[in-house]
Amino acid sequence: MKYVILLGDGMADEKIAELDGKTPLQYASTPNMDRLAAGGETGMVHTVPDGFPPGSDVANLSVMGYNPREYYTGRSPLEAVSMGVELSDDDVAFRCNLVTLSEEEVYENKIMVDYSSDEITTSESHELIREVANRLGSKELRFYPGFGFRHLLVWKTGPVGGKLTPPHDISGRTIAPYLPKGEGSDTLKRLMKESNRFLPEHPVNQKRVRAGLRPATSIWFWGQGKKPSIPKFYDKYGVTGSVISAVDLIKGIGICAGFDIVKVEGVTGTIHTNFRGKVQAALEELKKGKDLVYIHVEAPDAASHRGETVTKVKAIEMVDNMLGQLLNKLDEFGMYKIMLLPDHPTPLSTKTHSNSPVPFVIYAKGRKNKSAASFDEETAAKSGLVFRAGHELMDYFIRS
Ligand SMILES: O=C(O)[C@@H](CO)OP(=O)(O)O
Repeated sequence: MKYVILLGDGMADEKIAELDGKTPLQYASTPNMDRLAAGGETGMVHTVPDGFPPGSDVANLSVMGYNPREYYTGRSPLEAVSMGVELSDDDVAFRCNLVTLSEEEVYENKIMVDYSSDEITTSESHELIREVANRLGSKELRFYPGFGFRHLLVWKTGPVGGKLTPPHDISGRTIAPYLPKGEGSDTLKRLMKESNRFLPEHPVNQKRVRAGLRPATSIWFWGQGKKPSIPKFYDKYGVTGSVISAVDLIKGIGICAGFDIVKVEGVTGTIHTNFRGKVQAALEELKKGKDLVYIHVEAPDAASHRGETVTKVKAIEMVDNMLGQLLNKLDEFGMYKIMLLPDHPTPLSTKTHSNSPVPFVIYAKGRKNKSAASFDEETAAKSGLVFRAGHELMDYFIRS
């Protein structure tokens, strides 16, 4: 038996007037998703337990079959695993975004213009993080370059308890109420403010401005936590697997779970990613003998955070196209099951995640199911099948 999970990050949404009162999933042309629903089983899954932040970290842990209540220690330490940064027991990892802030004199009065610095490229951001590390780093505070706008600070004996805010939650807002609070906040604020003194002048940023792109004018910390430890997926399910994703978070969860991580050229975490390359890599992994592939696509979420409705619809259609390519080839492997779902909703109306349940569809070759006419939030909710503990969906997918 082969297992395929195709996850469109942030794909679920709400009905919006701009799309004739439909959700992006309902509005987009998704013949392959609908074909899957017609032959498969749809339902709803709560991927974010009560009291947890509705992040991709929590939600993807659930989808992979791990209860966040037992295994969640924060987002950044999972990314550190993927980046190859070994954390010791007293290290605390912080996500360090490169963000664009507005130009007001006083730091606190600035606005969060763009949590991604206009989707800054990895090569540009590495130069900037090197500069940050040279000027602000120390033996206790180590900076590591990551992917795109996503980087890492490791603070020796740092605090885990501070209140930090994801920058994609505050697009267009004045930053003052969202600056670090509580444990360690003085140090974190000092680093953020100091970065804003030299980053805007950096040649990389000046070049971006000349090209009409937003500069990365400050660092921004959030997502802190300590070294994670989760049981191996194989020990739970007796299934080997590979993860295909652009982002370190998903790759980090995969590594912790004992999956292989497949590098695909040209993946960006945006609508410009190499969708076809991801499908080809997944099929290769199955051919090489892997039982399961977990394909994560960031593009719908990125479009939602940017409030770009047309791009979100296009991203969903690209996921549908990936699904079509997979379905055309999977018969070659004999028996298979495929599950399609988002990790969490990222409504365009708020430009950030919500903790509402998400629709899923499971198609098992050769199995007859009560079929649904389409794959979307409304139709899946009507099916009556609901997983309240999100991590139990994986048990159902593998074992039923
Ligand atoms: O990596 C991140 O910073 C965020 C936003 O892009 O990702 P996600 O919304 O998937 O948590």
